[in-house]
Amino acid sequence: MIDEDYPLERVPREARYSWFNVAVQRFGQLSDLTQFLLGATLGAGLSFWGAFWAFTLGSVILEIVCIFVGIAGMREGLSTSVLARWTGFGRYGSTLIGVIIALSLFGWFGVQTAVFAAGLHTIMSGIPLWAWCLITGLGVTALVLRGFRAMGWTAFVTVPAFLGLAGWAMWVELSRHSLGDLVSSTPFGEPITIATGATIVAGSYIIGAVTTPDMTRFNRSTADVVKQTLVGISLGEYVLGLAGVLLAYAVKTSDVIAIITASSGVVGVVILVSATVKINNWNLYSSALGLMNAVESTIGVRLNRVAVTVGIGLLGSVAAAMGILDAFSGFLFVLGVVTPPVAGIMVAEYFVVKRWRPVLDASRELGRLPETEPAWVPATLLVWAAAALVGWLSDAYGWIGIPALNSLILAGVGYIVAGKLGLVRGTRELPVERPAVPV
Ligand SMILES: Nc1ccnc(=O)[nH]1
Repeated sequence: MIDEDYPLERVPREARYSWFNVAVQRFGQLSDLTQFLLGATLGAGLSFWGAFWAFTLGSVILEIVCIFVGIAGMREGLSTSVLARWTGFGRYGSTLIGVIIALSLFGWFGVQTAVFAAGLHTIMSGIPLWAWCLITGLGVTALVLRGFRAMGWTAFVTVPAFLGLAGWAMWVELSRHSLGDLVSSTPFGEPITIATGATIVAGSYIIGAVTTPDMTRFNRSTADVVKQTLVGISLGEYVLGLAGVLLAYAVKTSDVIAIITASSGVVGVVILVSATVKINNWNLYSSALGLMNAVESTIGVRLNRVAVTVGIGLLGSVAAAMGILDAFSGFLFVLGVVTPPVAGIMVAEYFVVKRWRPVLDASRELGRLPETEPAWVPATLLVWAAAALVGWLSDAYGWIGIPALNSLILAGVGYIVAGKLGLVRGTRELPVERPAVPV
């Protein structure tokens, strides 16, 4: 009933799944209520076609990241933070990545739990909000304990339920308006540029893109990763996002979640459950993988995935119940700035510089991890910091281009240049220790 799911080792070939299973889970991550909100935000600031181009640009950025990082994850069968050890970051760089992933997705888990609970509280107000937070948070936690297979089944049920019912709720609202009028609407809020819109689109899912290997380590081939990404992300961004734009024009407010969840009774409950569970399970799953790598890479203790999941799930549910997650949003912004360069560096190392590819290739043949790993890679940390700084400045000062993309490309190019100059070197090689018995 409980799958440990190879959190710190390679996923063997025989434990992998069809591309469609992964694609449905991927689409499930993108088809949630906050995606409508994203559409509404773009609708408030852009025309329909402006929003269309912002979604297109943002999706292209995300898909490129997901495909390249995802192929590395599929080939090596490793989660993002474990893979990072041999894709430019070394043991302790991967600790940082594990911590960043664990914290960001802990934050998202709490936020989604709060959205979930608030919706259910509106429909069934007899139970207090804090209690709904605990019920929904711990419910999702119980699912995540059971691992990838169970999450796949969940997506197969919740994705069609969500599309059908949320689609219907939307249709009811949109059919009161003429589609032509909606498409030719002007933005009703503060206007934004397409580049800003694309940044919002890419930024809102960049942590999902960087953690792609957590998911694609269960894919079987490069073609599967590509198909899964194109189908899952394109549908998720366009269908849900553009629907959110139209809805926002229809009601001239950004509060589109209220419209979808205004369906009361059983329909409202099914919409909420099906919207949230399939994304929030992944928030918790990847958060746990990140934390396990962070702990193992620093103190050599291999935690049990179930224990870590329960710990984070409980803490996140309590944080949601206490309503303290607003304090987290500034922090999530900082994490959003440091995340894109990670993708640039991983891709540059794995596909271009290839400093650690030989050890990955040799150990992959044996189905094991490499014997050694670099401790720190100073050049990577410098490139990472510089790229994150440029990303942050280009956002703050409205420099040319798309901030997330600027920092991603700069990190990739910077790493390649450092590699060509022979600067990509670990401080020392450490033996990879694998405590055999989970604690
Ligand atoms: N946009 C999001 C990224 C990651 N997790 C979420 O729940 N939502």
